[in-house]
Amino acid sequence: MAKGLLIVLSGPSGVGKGTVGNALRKRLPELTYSVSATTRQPRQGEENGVNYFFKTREQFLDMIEKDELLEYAEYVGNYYGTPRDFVERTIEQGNDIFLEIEVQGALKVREKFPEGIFIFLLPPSLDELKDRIRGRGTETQATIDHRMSVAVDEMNLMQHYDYAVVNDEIDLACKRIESIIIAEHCKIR
Ligand SMILES: Nc1ncnc2c1ncn2[C@@H]1O[C@H](COP(=O)(O)OP(=O)(O)OP(=O)(O)O)[C@@H](O)[C@H]1O
Ligand SMILES: Nc1nc2c(ncn2[C@@H]2O[C@H](COP(=O)(O)O)[C@@H](O)[C@H]2O)c(=O)[nH]1
Repeated sequence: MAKGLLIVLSGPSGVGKGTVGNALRKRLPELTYSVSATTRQPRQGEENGVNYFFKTREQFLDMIEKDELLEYAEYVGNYYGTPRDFVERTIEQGNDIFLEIEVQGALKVREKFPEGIFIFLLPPSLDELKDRIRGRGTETQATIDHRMSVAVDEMNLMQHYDYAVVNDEIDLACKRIESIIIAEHCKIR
């Protein structure tokens, strides 16, 4: 049986990965979506096991120790990581899996799965990026500043990706990603 595709959507905080990812879920229900573990506090409305597996720092370090994570990164004061077993099982079963993760983690996945499809989501401009993080209303000014300073470094890592998709309009960004996935399925490997 052919293996499934590993599709990674990455890019700076606030660019719209979650928004585009959610819109893709409606358009591409056949994709399997990875749920990450994190030590950050849940935001209003977020559910354990749906948005994230919320962990204490000790629980997260235990997952690292037991090699349960495909990758992990410390991002703006918290740990984030992708549970390994679920990703590997999904691919082995011939199903595509979709990861929405930050840039350092994506590059670590690339080392382990060079055959994966790595998509960098870009904002129309840095000003628009800042407006989006601020507009979401979930971060303090200090965190916004921290995330923006990380964003500038992250944009310089775009060259390590296979595709760059501008998230100017959600619908257009989804169509671009959908086209990439269709093309990758047609690729002669
Ligand atoms: N194409 C778009 N046009 C305008 N606003 C957008 C667009 N895409 C996303 N947004 C808005 O930008 C904000 C940030 O989006 P989102 O939370 O999806 O970003 P993210 O990349 O997942 O962020 P983080 O990495 O911090 O989790 C949200 O308020 C969202 O509604
Ligand atoms: N390296 C990883 N990064 C991840 C993972 N899950 C989410 N993320 C990214 O973290 C930042 C911050 O997320 P937020 O929910 O606190 O705004 C964002 O870029 C996510 O994409 C993961 O498993 N590994």
